[in-house]
Amino acid sequence: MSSRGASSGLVVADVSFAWGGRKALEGVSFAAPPGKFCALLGPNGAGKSTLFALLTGLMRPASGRIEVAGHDLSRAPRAALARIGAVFQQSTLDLDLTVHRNLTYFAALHGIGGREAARRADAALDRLDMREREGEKARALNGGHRRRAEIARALMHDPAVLLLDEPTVGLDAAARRAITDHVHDLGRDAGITVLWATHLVDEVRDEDEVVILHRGRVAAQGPAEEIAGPRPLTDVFLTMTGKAAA
Ligand SMILES: Nc1ncnc2c1ncn2[C@@H]1O[C@H](COP(=O)(O)OP(=O)(O)OP(=O)(O)O)[C@@H](O)[C@H]1O
Repeated sequence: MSSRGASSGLVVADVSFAWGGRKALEGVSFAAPPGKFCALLGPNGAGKSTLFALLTGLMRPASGRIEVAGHDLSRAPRAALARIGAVFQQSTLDLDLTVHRNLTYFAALHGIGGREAARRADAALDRLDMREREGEKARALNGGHRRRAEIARALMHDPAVLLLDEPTVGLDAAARRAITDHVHDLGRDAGITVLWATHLVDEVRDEDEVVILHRGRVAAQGPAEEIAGPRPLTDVFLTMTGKAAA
């Protein structure tokens, strides 16, 4: 993984940001090519959510550059944001609408309507193995299925980059595994770049790219198996982030 030269996927180059006077990100650089699952690993307060706020255009970096599918986020925000799908920590499904309607409503906000929206909803729900629940109200779904519906919704406008901020928080082990597997498949089968923020190291596979964020800086980046070396990735992560058991 290089921080230069990727003309598509996601590029974050020397990005810094402060909340008030307090630095939250300092010189963060990494790149994730198309189809790659990139795990953004960091303990609480590392800066993961701050980075997501910058990537989704909610805030602007104080310095540095963000590129989405070749579009510079500050110079061409509409083009860049049109290629981003995001799943935030807090669910934003409309609980009184059916799963299918949640998806087609979102599509309408992107100017996609009618049969095309229905076709995309069917395809997205198939991808997440959620088609049989399309007629249920979101309120009736369990936590894992709500998350899957949100991920399906985030695919409606055909994003090049999918951002997920701790998407398995609060889910049981089976639901966590199902969602982690589904999103890994999305990268591999659909060529989508995935940025998956977590502090749960067991969600990372050997072949994934990893960016370890600690106190707003990149502590390590590269293929998971290279970062881990002969040790379990958890040990390396805890050592780097100062949380190793005594
Ligand atoms: N809205 C905000 N206003 C002020 N400071 C903030 C705000 N959001 C985050 N911070 C600060 O920025 C730093 C990074 O926090 P951030 O929430 O980005 O980390 P995180 O890795 O997402 O942690 P968590 O896993 O707890 O969500 C912390 O010092 C935090 O207190």
